[in-house]
Amino acid sequence: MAVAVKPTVTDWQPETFLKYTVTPMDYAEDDGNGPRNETGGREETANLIKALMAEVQQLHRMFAQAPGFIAVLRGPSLVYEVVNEAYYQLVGHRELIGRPIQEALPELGGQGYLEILKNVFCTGRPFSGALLPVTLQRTFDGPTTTIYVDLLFQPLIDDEGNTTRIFIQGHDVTKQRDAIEALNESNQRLNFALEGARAGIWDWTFHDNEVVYSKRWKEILGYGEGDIPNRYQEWVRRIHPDDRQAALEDIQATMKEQAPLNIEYRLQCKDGTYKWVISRGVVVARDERGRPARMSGTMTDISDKKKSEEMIWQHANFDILTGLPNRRLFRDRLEQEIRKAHRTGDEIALLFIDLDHFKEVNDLHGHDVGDQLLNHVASRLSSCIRESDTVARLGGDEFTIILTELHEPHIELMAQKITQKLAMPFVLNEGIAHISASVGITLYPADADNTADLIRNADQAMYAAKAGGRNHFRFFTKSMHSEAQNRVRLAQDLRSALTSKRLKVYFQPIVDLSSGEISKAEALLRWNHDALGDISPARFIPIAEESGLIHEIGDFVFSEAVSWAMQWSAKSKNTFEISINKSPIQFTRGASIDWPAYLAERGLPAGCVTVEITEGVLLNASTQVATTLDKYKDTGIRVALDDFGTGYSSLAYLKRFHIDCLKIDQSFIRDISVNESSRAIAESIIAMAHRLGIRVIAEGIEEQNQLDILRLAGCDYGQGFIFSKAVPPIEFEALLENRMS
Ligand SMILES: Nc1nc2c(ncn2[C@@H]2O[C@H](COP(=O)(O)OP(=O)(O)OP(=O)(O)O)[C@@H](O)[C@H]2O)c(=O)[nH]1
Repeated sequence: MAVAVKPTVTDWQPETFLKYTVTPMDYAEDDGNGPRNETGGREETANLIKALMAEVQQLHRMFAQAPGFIAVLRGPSLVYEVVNEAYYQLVGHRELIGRPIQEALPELGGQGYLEILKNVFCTGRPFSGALLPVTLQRTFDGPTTTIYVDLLFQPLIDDEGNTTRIFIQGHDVTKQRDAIEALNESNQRLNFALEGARAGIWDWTFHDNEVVYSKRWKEILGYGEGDIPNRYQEWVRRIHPDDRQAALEDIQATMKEQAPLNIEYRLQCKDGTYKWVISRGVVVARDERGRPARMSGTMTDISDKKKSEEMIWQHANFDILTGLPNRRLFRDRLEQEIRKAHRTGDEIALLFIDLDHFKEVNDLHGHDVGDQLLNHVASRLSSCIRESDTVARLGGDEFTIILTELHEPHIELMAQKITQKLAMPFVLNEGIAHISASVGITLYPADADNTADLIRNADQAMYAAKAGGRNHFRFFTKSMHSEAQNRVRLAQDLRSALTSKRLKVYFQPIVDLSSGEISKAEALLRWNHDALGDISPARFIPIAEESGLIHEIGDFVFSEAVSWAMQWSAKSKNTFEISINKSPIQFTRGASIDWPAYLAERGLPAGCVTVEITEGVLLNASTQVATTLDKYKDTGIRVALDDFGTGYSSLAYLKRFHIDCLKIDQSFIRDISVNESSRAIAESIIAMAHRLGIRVIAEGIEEQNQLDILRLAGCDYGQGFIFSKAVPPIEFEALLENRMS
């Protein structure tokens, strides 16, 4: 049976498929298929129609729901004949069917598509394009939007070979295009960043061990584009042997732990030198079993960064002057050696070396010569040790040596060698210099088992070597520690004694030997300790100097002495002169009382004060010392040189510093009556001083025959127990009053 399918609407559209009426053809309209059976084949026909309808419906759904957009344009005027839902969505409205494209979508004008469609229609040649921009006005009077499409214009040709329609099919790819755009932008940024960081790129596929190295990667190492084959081994063989294992282990870890690779190591350049680089990378692909298949990353030249790091490290750990490890590195090394010795059961010796009277070298020859000497000392010390030992400079003229793997005679020999070597003359640019050193030694684990205690012990042993006369070495003993603790305790007690007025100024008369009268006095400090009783100045003054208390103590003595001098001058109606000791350290800081200004303020003549200094002050005379002494001289404060005859006894100083008075050291006076040479020395000092116009005081006169000899020699003044010991001011005043009465 023939079936006629007649559209009920003129324009054929998919959604009208269902509206098609299917009617059995009139019998009169024979279909020419021959006779029909009893039922007239009607059942069969109905089934066929049903199947057909189902198929048509199926096709309709496929057409309507197709994800891509589809349209058919009919005839040369390109009239919309059929479009699917996706097409409506694409253009934004539904007024299309039966309208020419340029009327339905006027915004397409000027975009070239109408021309292309016409061309397809005329030529019968299809057109396709990807990622094509189309600007559409999707809502009436709304703004235009540009979307991107992949599309195909396919001509539909009739039996005569004429194009009757154009089939349009395509996809909105705006999202993909945006993604690609974003990716491109991000790639561009990455490229800028890599370019800026001057980074090289590498890409390594594991199955064939091929590594693609970028041009920049090769450039960093000084190679041209074609110089390095794309092989993994090309990288590995260029890694510095010391860094290779660590680098390969890091790569293994990255593969296993899935953490990014980040390694700093050295790579060999084309010219054979090594360059510090940093390689960063990640596993970018894995196989179906999760094993790493590919790794990519960058490589950056960090030589400059490494150089600055190295410089910073050098500065932090090495002494600039001598190039030896500094205090910080020394401590690190000592800690390391202690740990090692703890494991192996070995002994360590720590030597603390301090140059003797190094300050004099600076003061006499200048800081540059001092520096040269320190450098020579550093070389000599370094030449004494083995490679496993460490010499360090802690600062100033202090050095340390860590001796490892040792036995005791070795330490003694080493200490001897050091003191002997340092005592040998140093040939400097400016001439020959001599120096000696005091060395303190302590042992691990016998004396201490930690860094801080070892350093403290060695320092205390060195202190003992200094106190024992310098230029030798001393091993640490437990008693040194208690001695040091005592010193610390005494310094604390001294401070509180000063504030609680337990320190007293006593006065010892200085007698005019020709008249026998008390002509002046020396102010002497006395300390009666709560628990320890009287403590000698010889014991506590060095402690005051070490702790810096000497300045406050000096000021206290000066102001006490001056107030008594005022009192006694007033009583005697004559300027009463008091000698006040000033230690070398008191000259080094300007914070103490300005003597001339103080006297002027109180209206006292400067002549009532004599400053007593030791030769040490003059020997190390800095400009500060010279200026102070010159100022004293100018304002009338007299200068007496204490302990004369025991030190350098330099006549040049006597002249340069306009010394008014010499005090012959009591060691000569003590045996002046029994020892010819002591007597000769005393007599010569007196004669020589007088020729220079300098007065002489003999200290420590205890016996009459000593006094007689001194009188005979023409000594001007005498001081000692024969006249009086140092007494409190009230007692001294009584002595003075006796004299006056
Ligand atoms: N030339 C030079 N001198 C320095 C340097 N650092 C510190 N000094 C000086 O080294 C001297 C160290 O003096 P001390 O160790 O206190 O005293 P000393 O004169 O050696 O006396 P003793 O140690 O008691 O024998 C001080 O005068 C410092 O100013 C340096 O880098 N170069």
